[in-house]
Amino acid sequence: MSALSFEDLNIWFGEGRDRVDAVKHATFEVARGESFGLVGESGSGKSTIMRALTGLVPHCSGRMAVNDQPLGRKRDKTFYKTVQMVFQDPYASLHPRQSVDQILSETLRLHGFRDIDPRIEKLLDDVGLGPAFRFRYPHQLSGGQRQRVAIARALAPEPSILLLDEPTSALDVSVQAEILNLLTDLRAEHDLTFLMVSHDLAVVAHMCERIAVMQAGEIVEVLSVEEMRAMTPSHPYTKQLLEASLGYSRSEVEAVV
Ligand SMILES: Nc1ncnc2c1ncn2[C@@H]1O[C@H](COP(=O)(O)OP(=O)(O)OP(=O)(O)O)[C@@H](O)[C@H]1O
Repeated sequence: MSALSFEDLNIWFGEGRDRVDAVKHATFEVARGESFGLVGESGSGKSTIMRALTGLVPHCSGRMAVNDQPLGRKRDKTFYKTVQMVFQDPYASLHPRQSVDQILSETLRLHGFRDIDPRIEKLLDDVGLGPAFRFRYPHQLSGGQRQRVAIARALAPEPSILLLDEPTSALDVSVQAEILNLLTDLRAEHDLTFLMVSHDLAVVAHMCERIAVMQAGEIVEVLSVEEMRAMTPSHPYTKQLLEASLGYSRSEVEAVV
């Protein structure tokens, strides 16, 4: 059974001469419980695939399914109960005038929960924030703490799938590993499936079991993290990407991965 499946997905923006084919014939599946990464250079179409899944692109063709249920054009509440997103910039994704308590309680109420108080306490605990953080506002939090709140909000509906769009790239290097480790722990504790976009191969290798490499809107290769570590990709672009990101030396690759 697959958590996510994409079959011959095509996504484009604009019409006629202005048309940009952002994603072409993308086909891949993410198994339940798997962590799957999308990597590739800037503009290769990674984020567009995620946006298409959440129904946020104007034109697309092909088929997408969540837990083997085909997706139509509209995303309903059931979709957001199953699939949640964590964005790159936690400051932009949290409302500046809402306290952590308001951010979490609003999401919990929206999804029909009534036992708001214990759920907020549990969510804060899950993301490693104590009860003292509950009444703080985003500007009173560090970047890493803000991303923890964004992760707590994503977990609030008890989803089974998290979409992670460059979840640590806006953070200080010193807290990136903390957040990645937190996400890894949460995946195990909550039986989550991850679809993660990153331009950083070291991050994806740390977090994912399989990786799709994108170039100019196409998936050129799907490989396992072991194949990536062994530097045995079959597509020349993947090899180029690996060498550019991690250097030529095998020991250097092992050190980073
Ligand atoms: N709203 C839009 N209107 C027109 N073109 C768009 C729009 N959104 C994305 N594109 C184009 O689609 C292509 C894919 O963009 P996308 O953001 O998916 O790339 P990406 O691989 O996620 O890049 P990055 O790592 O820089 O975020 C790019 O050529 C981009 O310019």
